Amino acid sequence: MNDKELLKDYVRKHWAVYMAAVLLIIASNIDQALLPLLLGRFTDRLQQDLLTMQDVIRYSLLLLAVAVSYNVLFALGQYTVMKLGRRFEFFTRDKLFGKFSELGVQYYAKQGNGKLLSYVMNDVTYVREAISNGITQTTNAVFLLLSCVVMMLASGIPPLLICISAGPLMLIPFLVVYFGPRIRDRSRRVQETIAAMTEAAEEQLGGIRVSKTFAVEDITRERFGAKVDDITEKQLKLVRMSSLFQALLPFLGSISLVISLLTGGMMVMHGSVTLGSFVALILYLRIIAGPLQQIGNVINMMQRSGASLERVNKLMAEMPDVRDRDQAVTLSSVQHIALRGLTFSYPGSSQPSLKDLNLLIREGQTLGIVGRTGSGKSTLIHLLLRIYDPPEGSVWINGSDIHEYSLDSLRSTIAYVPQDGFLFSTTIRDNIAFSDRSAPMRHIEDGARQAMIYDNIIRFPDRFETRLGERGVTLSGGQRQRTSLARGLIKNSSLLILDDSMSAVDAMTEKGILASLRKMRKGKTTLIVSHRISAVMHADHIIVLEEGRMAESGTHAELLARQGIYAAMHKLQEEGLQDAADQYRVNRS
Ligand SMILES: Nc1ncnc2c1ncn2[C@@H]1O[C@H](COP(=O)(O)OP(=O)(O)OP(=O)(O)O)[C@@H](O)[C@H]1O
Repeated sequence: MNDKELLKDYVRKHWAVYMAAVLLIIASNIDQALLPLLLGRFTDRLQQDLLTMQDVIRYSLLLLAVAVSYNVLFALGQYTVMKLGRRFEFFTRDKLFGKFSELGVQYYAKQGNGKLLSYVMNDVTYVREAISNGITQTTNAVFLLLSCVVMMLASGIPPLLICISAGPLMLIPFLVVYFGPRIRDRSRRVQETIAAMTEAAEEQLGGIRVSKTFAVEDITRERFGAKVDDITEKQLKLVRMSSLFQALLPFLGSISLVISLLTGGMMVMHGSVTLGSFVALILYLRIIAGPLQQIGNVINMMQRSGASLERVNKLMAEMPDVRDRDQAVTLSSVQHIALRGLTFSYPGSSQPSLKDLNLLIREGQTLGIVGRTGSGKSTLIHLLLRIYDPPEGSVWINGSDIHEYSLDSLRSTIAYVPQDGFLFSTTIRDNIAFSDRSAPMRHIEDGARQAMIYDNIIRFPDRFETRLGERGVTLSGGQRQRTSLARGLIKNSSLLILDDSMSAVDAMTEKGILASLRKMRKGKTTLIVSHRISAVMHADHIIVLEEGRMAESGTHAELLARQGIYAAMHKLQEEGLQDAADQYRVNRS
């Protein structure tokens, strides 16, 4: 997508309405330019003693008609343009959100949420302003200037006098060429710092609890203050430049008024110009002062919105790192999965996070994946979901390379429960029925029971209709995790992946959840990633990852018998449990 495509697309779609709006504004300008002409003629009749009472009434009515029609035409034109601007705003925000959901995690890892919000809030607003006010003011300024020049000639003002008087105005294009790019450049820098500030604000607010518990509010305030200072400095540079530009334009208008007063006054004294023409000239130059001021506004606005449009178009041109192939097919259920020599490094990382994994996960199997922190467990899951793309030919589902399937079908077929189950600021019911808002209440309750959160939910006054605060602050960590687990369970998918999804749940509750999982997942494939041996010991097969390699694999009994990493982890955790049980007994006695 090239630089101006987003706007072009929109204008192309609505060109007829734009034309109508522009014509209305042009008509209003022509109307306004009639005023000095009428007043000039009125002055001439007055000077020549030809004015009758009838003339006074006629001129008054004419002026009233001009004023009313001007306002009606201009208001209609302005309303139409403003409406188009607002629609552009919605259209662009919609497109941006579409783009956000298309882009991969890699993009989000580089861009903070605040920066992305700044596109949606600030940049789009600036472009909309340029479309609404920019079109009105440009049309207004250009056509009012043209109409005034034509009317000046029509009202009998000598062309030489017009040329001399309007001479200073000829400098305007030079000013535009000089100031335009500079204002645009400074506007872009302001936009970038605003985006950085929004990002910082988002981060500070997100981490407010951590800041408070560490009592480092002063440091965070200072850091944020530095961003604000940066904006202020850049904003001031922009204001200095655009104010100078905006002041120079009316200054040229005033010079031209002075010149017309001097030359026009002398010509009236010599009788080469009538008093009416002179009055009309002065009025025209006064009317022109308005559009001159507007031209300054418009150029400032256009440069600022140009910088924003560039940023928005650049974002729209971003290609997602993970995308569908042209001939992608739909995956409707997962039967078996095969890893063949899977080696994977994160983009920009020199060390592979997974090394030469070979594995067959049969349909209906429960696979436990354990390993120390950083051993590659989540990476493997991310590749199965294609959050990152695995190398060609390394991950196979139902005998086809994973890249053959459409992303949408792959992800909607798999039920995935991450460790940090994000909850939205809506009801518990909506959070559980996230993938299917029309799921019957019975299913939602079943999911909650299996995740062992049902008893907690029904104790809330609004039960499943309880609204959660932002990110579910009204729930404890374990309750949040179990709500997110219920969300995964009600999908009843052919492949369920639990990525350390019971880490915040106590041992007794975990036991209950695992028992209900064994019952409900019979015949269906389940992957359980965990640090805890207790979560995987009943699995049909267990693999142990160590620095990205499959260090061990087998059943719980086989792995214990091997006396390797798994057995060591088991011993450590058992000892921990034993210690805790002993402590408990001592405390009670
Ligand atoms: N987005 C990323 N970019 C670069 N390296 C990454 C990224 N995510 C993870 N890694 C690295 O890949 C390796 C495996 O990480 P992974 O998150 O898969 O481990 P894990 O076994 O799930 O750990 P944990 O149990 O702590 O969640 C680690 O060395 C980690 O630093």
